[in-house]
Amino acid sequence: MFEQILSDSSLVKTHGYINGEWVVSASGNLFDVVNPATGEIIAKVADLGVVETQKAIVAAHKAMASWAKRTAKEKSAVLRKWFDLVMSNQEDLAKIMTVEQGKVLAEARGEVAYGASYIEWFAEESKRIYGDILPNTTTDRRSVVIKQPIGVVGAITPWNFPIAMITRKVAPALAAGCSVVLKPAAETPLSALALVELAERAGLPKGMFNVVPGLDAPQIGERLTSHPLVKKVTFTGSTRVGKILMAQSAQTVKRTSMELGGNAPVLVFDDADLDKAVQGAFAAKFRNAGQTCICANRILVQSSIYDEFVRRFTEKAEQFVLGEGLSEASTMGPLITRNAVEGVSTLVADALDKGASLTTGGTQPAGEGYFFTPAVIRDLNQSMRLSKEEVFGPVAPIFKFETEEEAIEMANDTEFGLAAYLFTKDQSRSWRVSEALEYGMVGVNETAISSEMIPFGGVKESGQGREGSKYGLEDYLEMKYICLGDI
Ligand SMILES: NC(=O)C1=CN([C@@H]2O[C@H](COP(=O)(O)OP(=O)(O)OC[C@H]3O[C@@H](n4cnc5c(N)ncnc54)[C@H](OP(=O)(O)O)[C@@H]3O)[C@@H](O)[C@H]2O)C=CC1
Ligand SMILES: O=C(O)CCCC(=O)O
Repeated sequence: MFEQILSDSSLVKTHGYINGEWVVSASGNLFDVVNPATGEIIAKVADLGVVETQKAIVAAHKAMASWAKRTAKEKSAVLRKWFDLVMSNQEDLAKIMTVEQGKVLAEARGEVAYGASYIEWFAEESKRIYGDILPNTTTDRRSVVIKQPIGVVGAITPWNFPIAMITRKVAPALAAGCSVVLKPAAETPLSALALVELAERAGLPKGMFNVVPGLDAPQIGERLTSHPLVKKVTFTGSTRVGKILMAQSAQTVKRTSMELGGNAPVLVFDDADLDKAVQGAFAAKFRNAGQTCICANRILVQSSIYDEFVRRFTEKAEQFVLGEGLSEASTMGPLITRNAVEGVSTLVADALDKGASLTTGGTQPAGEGYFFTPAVIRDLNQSMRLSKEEVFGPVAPIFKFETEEEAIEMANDTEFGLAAYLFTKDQSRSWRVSEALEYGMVGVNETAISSEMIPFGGVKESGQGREGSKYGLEDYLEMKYICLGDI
């Protein structure tokens, strides 16, 4: 069993966690967690459902009252301790993540630190929840605004960042005073359960953070979105599911935060530093084997530098070493499922059928793991599915453009609007293009744009709300206006 590779095997939990207790499912059912690098079953986890979700919601609601009695400083200290524990268990958490998600260890270690940074940040921000005193229309009253926790939060998270997507929801929720019922992705429950184990060790009171692993996501989601005690639903995942959750949440007018699909363009102008542009586009494309919502999805390069850009990009892509993430030699792991590999292959085949050409990669190595060799595709056009759809895999489609106007039009020609990037040395162009791009986040000569200190989120069908930064707390707070009249 893989627990043997951990320093602390008690971090591997296979039960749900409700009201401070590790629980099995009422049905007794379990589901398999599979290592995508080998196809082996690494754990069997309790398959919780509606009954357990209901219990978790009630427990979460009850727990908020005792958390509310703690001072801001006390709450902050618990979060800080959780951060310290996550970091002191970084290596074990990274290994758990690698075996269930596939990303290489170096990336997994990076994600643990990145995920922990949200806990640290919101531990600090929890001491900075301010109200306001407003001017008045008459002299016999005072108008005061206070901020209160919105209530129980239902959180649903994806498999691509099994820790960071949880901490950037749960940490601000707890900092604001809210309790959480989390449904992690079925592919990656072990990271979520290890996180909650560490939260318990940090002294988080029972009921404040509940984890409901389960295969029946639609039923669990329906319960979270319809229950009157849940006041907010926060989700990261596909636009398709985000729309379902928003529609369901509308019935009880819940607040929602949605971090949905992306289709990030990288615009490379002929006045750019070419080395920097190749390096930046490359890093943005292949992070997490291309399974990131802000991954470069369409690389748009000005015609005069197109061939040279493709040449350099291809040369770099050929250097990847595919393999099991636990091996330090591997620089790219597998995709999450065999279906994901099929989906990516289909998109590549569609482009090749319509006249594009591969400069490298695009094959499925033999074996049990879900690997796909990093592919670079050139000479694409707008009729190909790669020009519209999110790839979510290691495929770099490189498009050609002639003018700035054309590049902006191509970049905005999508229903998505999460992240976009551009490379240019022209200062006025960098402003002009940044302002014209219909995206929630724009990186200029930089693609490593994420951190706990920035507002992460999108526009259009990429979602609503922002995670991280000083703005990230607001999503978990309600504003109350109190009019104090004369006694
Ligand atoms: N913005 C982002 O970060 C992400 C975007 N995506 C995009 O979505 C595509 C599909 O990925 P996938 O993992 O299937 O994403 P999904 O949106 O299907 O899954 C994300 C989370 O939602 C849950 N879920 C699925 N269906 C429902 C439902 N009806 N009600 C409530 N919860 C639900 C999943 O549970 P379960 O795992 O049990 O199915 C998982 O926890 C990717 O190829 C990519 O394009 C995917 C992941 C992250
Ligand atoms: O939603 C995702 O795909 C994860 C975002 C990664 C990041 O925070 O940079």
